[in-house]
Amino acid sequence: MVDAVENALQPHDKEMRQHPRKRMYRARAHSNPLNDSNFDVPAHPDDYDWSRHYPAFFSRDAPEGTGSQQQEPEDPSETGTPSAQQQQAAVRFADVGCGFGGLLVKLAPLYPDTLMLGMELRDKVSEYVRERILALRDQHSPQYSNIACLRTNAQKHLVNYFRKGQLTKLFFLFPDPHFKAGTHRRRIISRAQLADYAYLLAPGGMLYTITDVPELGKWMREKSDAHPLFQRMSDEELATDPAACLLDKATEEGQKVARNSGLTMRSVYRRLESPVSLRSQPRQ
Ligand SMILES: C[S@@+](CC[C@H](N)C(=O)[O-])C[C@H]1O[C@@H](n2cnc3c(N)ncnc32)[C@H](O)[C@@H]1O
Repeated sequence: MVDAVENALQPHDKEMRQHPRKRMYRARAHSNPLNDSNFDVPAHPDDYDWSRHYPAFFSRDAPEGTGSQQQEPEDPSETGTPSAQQQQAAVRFADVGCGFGGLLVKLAPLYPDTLMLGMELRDKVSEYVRERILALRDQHSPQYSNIACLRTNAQKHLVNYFRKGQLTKLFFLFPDPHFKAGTHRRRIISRAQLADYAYLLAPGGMLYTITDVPELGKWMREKSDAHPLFQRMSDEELATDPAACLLDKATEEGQKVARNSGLTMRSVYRRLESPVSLRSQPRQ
């Protein structure tokens, strides 16, 4: 009798979480990133509890290979610095405007020990991604424990979530084009935003952009080329970068463009150690 009950509780008999259906998560095509929506954001990155997004990475008895941390967490309020746990299990990749999460799902098995976060403005879409990830974790455990999705306005709140130099990859895949001149302020790549991205990326970190809108591609390249802390990478350099090779087809938007044989423009930048102008100046 006990055996029968125990058997009934075995994971193989547990009902698997099903993949969500997109049509159940219909969302408005666009949201205005400059709206004053009230997002509950941490005042400081160290105030945020990441364990609810990546439980496998923060649990002491998690299996090997999930990047779980074994150290006793320190209290940052006592030390004034991030704990060893926070340092090591920090998010390193951020996919800004992740849409339905295709990039995260492709990257997860390629970098199994790296925490990655999708940031999405639309509530239904971010809910879909969260359900998608939970279903993948259920069906392919312990894979996909390194990806998560957060609903937030990344244009306003990135610095609430990440510390200086914390990120090693920042993705902007098929961002909303905001065609009219009056709405260019809403574009996610701009001079002001690039200053934030340079702050959050570690030296040597990478910023990835791709679009099928020629005007936006030109705009993103102009703004990024002009930034003294970013250097555009050549196609030869990118040929060996697995993430760069995923940009055009990993996401739902990219697949749509590919189905329609649309052209894309990819621009990828390395975050430099020091600004270009300073590097070229002779030492005093
Ligand atoms: C055209 S879709 C591309 C989605 C995805 N990157 C892809 O390639 O399939 C742009 C996405 O960015 C999201 N987005 C726009 N502004 C945002 C912001 N400020 N913060 C977070 N997400 C944003 C939109 O809701 C939308 O899902």
